[in-house]
Amino acid sequence: MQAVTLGPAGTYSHRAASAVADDVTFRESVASIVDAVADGEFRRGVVPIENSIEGSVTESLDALADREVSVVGELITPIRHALVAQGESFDVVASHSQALAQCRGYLDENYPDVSLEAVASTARGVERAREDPHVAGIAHPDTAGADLRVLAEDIQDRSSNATRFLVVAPADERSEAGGKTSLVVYPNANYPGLLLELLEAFAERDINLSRIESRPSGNRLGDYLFHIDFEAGLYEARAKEAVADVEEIAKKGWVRRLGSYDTRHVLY
Ligand SMILES: O=C(O)C(=O)C[C@]1(C(=O)O)C=C[C@@H](O)C=C1
Repeated sequence: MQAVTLGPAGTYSHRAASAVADDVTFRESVASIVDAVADGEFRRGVVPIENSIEGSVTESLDALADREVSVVGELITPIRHALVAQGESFDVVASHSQALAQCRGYLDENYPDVSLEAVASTARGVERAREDPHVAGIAHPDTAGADLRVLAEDIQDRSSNATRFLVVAPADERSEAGGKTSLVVYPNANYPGLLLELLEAFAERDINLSRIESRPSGNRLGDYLFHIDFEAGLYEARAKEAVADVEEIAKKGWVRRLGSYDTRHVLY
């Protein structure tokens, strides 16, 4: 199976994607990965969605709301960052904004004077370090190869650092089978108790919500859409009923069923 994910080679996304595909191709933004799947170029895409320290990857949430795709799997991987550079002296640390944020405490304490440069991915930051002796990267230690030094390992601010990735597929592969389901809900309405009604659709049926996240709709200030993940499959009657209630609440807007799927924990 072929999959597209965030590149260049060596990103955490690449490592996660290798668990579902033997042939991995790269793009430089998560929006372009979702686009490539929605446009039929690839049948699988792997995008980071949430990190245990830094929270949402909002670009991925927005891409899932914008394009017609399905979610067919979830991958959870531990993230253990290393600082890599040509030598011990550098003035810039380049990495993905999520990785820089996950190591904020370490950098403040050990390198208070360096400037931080957000680049498209951790592997892109390592490429910057390879090209320029004044630049260090933050990435998986294996990205250092023979020509860069690993100056420090496990520099993330919490040892339990983990990122959740979604496996994206064309809309026609949407499945009702799985222990978890993701929806995007745009109520296109704003009244007291709207959010409570949405939550009750699940609570009344004893369905556990694993996540609810609001994102601006982009239509007007204070107008939101909601990313909802819950612990039941769409094949279950209680899930079908809950989604029917949500569709009724959002009848002025829309509900996108991304599908049901299972979780896989990937170590590397
Ligand atoms: O830059 C990478 O290596 C990625 O795969 C992206 C990403 C992210 O967007 O969260 C993935 C896992 C880590 O949390 C850091 C960066």
